[in-house]
Amino acid sequence: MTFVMDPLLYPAVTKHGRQLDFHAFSDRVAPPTFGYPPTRGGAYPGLSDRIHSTFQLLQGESLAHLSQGMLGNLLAALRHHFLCEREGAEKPEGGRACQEAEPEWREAGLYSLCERLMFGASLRTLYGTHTHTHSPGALERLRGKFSAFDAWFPLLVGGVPIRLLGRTNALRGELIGHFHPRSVQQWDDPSDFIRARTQLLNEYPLTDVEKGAHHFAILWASVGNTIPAAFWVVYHLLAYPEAFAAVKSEIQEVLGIQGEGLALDDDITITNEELDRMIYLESAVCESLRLCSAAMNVRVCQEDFQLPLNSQHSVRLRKDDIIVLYPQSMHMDPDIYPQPQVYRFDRFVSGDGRRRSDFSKKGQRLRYFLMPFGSGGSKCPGRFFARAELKQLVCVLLLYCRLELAHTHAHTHTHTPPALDTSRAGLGILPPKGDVSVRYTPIREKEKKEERERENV
Ligand code: HEM
Repeated sequence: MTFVMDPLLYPAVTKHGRQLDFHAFSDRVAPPTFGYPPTRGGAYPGLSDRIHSTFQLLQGESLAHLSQGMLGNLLAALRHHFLCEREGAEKPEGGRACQEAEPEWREAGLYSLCERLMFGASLRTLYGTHTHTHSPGALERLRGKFSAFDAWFPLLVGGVPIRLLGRTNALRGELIGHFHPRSVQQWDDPSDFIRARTQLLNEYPLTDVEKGAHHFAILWASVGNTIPAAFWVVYHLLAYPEAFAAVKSEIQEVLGIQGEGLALDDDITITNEELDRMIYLESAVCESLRLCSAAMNVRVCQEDFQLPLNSQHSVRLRKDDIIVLYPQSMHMDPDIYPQPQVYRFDRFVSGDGRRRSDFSKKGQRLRYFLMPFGSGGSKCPGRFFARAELKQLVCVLLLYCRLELAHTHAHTHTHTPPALDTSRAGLGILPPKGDVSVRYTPIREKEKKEERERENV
């Protein structure tokens, strides 16, 4: 493997997507990881390209529909969490109305809160709803299996045979089973993206298990990175009060919301245009992604050729050479980002209050300066949706909840950040090594309760 370390040379690699191919690599790694046959080669003519063309349905016009669904599902998940779920209490299944529990301050791990909200909301938004298979209890069990599988993911991607990884094979089988075509066809209102993929898979001689495995791979792609990213975005806002205040006031200003926030039964709409106008929120998301992303961009050389690096230099590559970009080293480069270890929520805002994109190295402006979503041919097709989801989660949490870190240092009100779990380096967003406790309560319900208490005195 050859790592290209100078970010000024990244464009030379991404420009040569034909010779330096990403899918030659991903088609070697993804199929044994998720359990479907390789999509390239003679067995399934055109499948790989046609899968690629479905990625358009995560962008453009389809994105507005996806985002609208995601916001509704996030809000539903938050309401359900406050009104129906108590630690240790029995979770009601779909179809039965849940008992309204008196909202109160709760303490929980921020990672598990983000996971709970994002997993269910993403699954429902992409795949649709079903009273039985997507009931809260069923989702909870699915989420448990997903995180158990995900814990083994680095070894699986690293090529360790699945039969050597304990219960992973059985877990994967159960997860794939959730997406059996018989189940999938019962789900209401799936996204255009999943509908198109289902139709496409039906055109090829794949077994039901293989079709389920393709769907399961998309579930992993859609939440495997988004959940840890959500944790870091929210964690940083809570750990830096100045960032929290600036982002919250921007959200309220753009959405025209007065006072401390909204009541749980208030509805809300947030368009993608409104999210785009939240420059400080965008910057805070970028800054968290800068600090926690560690994806490798891998390319396999398809033929012997001379790769031009700049006007003076080129390098000779051989067929099957592997070239890697590792943007984390760029994200942590002090020449590009002064004091790179420090979280600065407004790093990506320019002096005149617009998005900042003029980052340089050695005095030369960089074409690529932030690459959590990959590059060129391997750029994440879900990146617009992912950014929208992260911003929506922040909007929902900040507008509907009072939320604070549970254990801050008494005198300084500061918090020691959790370490990054580097066992996943190279694979995407690094989760924290341990969870962080937060306290939270609905904003308006609490006010009402306080009002009642005052009236009773
Ligand atoms: C913060 C969240 C996310 C991050 C950081 C992220 C990052 C990435 C990266 C780095 C890749 C390239 C993988 C590689 O080079 O090996 C990728 C691929 C992919 N992502 Fe994402 N992603 C995120 C969210 C999503 C979401 C929400 C979806 C879909 C709903 C999605 C769908 C995909 C798909 C389908 C691919 C494979 C593309 C291909 O085969 O060409 N991602 N993602």
